[in-house]
Amino acid sequence: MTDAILVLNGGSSSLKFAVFEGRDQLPVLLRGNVSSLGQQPRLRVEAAASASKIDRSLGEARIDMDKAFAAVASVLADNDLLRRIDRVGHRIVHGGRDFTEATRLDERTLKALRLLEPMAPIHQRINLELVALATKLLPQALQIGCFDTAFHSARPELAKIYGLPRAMSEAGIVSYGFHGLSYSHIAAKLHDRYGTRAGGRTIVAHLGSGASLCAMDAGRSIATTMGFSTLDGLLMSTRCGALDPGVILHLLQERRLSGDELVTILYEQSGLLGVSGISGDMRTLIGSDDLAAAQAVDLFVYRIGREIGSLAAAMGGLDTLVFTAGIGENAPLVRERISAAAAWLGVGLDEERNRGGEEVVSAANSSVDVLVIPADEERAVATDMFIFRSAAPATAREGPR
Ligand SMILES: Nc1ncnc2c1ncn2[C@@H]1O[C@H](COP(=O)(O)OP(=O)(O)O)[C@@H](O)[C@H]1O
Ligand SMILES: CC(=O)OP(=O)(O)O
Ligand SMILES: [Mg+2]
Repeated sequence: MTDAILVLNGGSSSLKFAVFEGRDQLPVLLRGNVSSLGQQPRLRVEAAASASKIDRSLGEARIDMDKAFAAVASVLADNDLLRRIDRVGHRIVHGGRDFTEATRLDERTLKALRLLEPMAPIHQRINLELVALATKLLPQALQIGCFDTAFHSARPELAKIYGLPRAMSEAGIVSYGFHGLSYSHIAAKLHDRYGTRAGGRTIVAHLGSGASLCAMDAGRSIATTMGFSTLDGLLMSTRCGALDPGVILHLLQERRLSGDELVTILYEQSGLLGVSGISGDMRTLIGSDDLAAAQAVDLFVYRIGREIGSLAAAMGGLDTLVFTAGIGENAPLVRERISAAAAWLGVGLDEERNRGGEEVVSAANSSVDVLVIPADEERAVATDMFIFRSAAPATAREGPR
């Protein structure tokens, strides 16, 4: 019987995976992740068809994506799922201008997607490597890509273009936005809860290793903090977030840094890690009494507070605030501090609910509903995969020059 869908979600610090039974409600057969790839990686299986859950260390040293994938492959084999899988869905971080819906991954599509690697250097190559690994493991299965950028593709033009010469916008140097699969899952959940209003004027805070905010009106993206690349907007685990472009000019012209050195600094050595000098992991920083660790957390919260103001302005107000992803779901202290920064917009948190793991964490007198909804990019991929383009779009263009 081939009736199962495997979804692979390679992030900047993890490989998440899920197997769904390929029918109506997409019941989960198995779900898990390999986390903290950069240090002390762990394999976890949360819900398995076989009885046993897994939570074990994969050693002390960093591992690459092929090792993480091998761990996933053995979990699939142990649960006798390899023969059942007939489709593999991939979260692909960058779809550029042309990949705005789920698309079958073949040689031509993969070639077009490879050209986008420079705009998502710590994701796209890994996402495409996972396509190759999955094709080798499951040669009988269709490989389908779903794109983080797609959810934002219908944003108003003004939310996309930069104040650069027009020819550059026309060449594709525009804001794309990311974490769209996470946002589309949240939009579906808000639709279940509120109907077509979907929470009205909503800000979703996807706070994981990569972090961004999305302003959604009735479930549609209208603005987001990430832009052309996955660097823009919020402070992240190891990425700098919004930066005066003059700083880049200075580093290039005065310090004579190369392009590769800049990539390493901006994507891998900045953010919480760079500011604290200790770690990019929010858990470690919250548990530390070091002043630089405290300042990194302060800057993370401060930046989010400012961006919430900006996105609320873009919508003319705020009805709903949603927290999701690793930090958003698991760090009540961070939710508390961000909510305090947004108190002027009518956000009021119920401390007990916030600490108690509830879905609704706003106080009874809060004029903004505050929710915590677990991220499920895997389900968004599985849902998107049912209608897919069978080949690369005819218009598939090179990445921006
Ligand atoms: N209990 C916790 N408290 C604070 N932060 C946490 C907690 N659990 C996880 N995190 C944060 O979540 C991050 C991972 O989030 P996740 O959404 O899984 O990221 P990614 O998809 O980019 O790998 C970790 O880097 C860690 O900082
Ligand atoms: C786009 C992005 O930053 O993804 P992640 O948070 O999974 O690293
Ligand atoms: Mg992620």
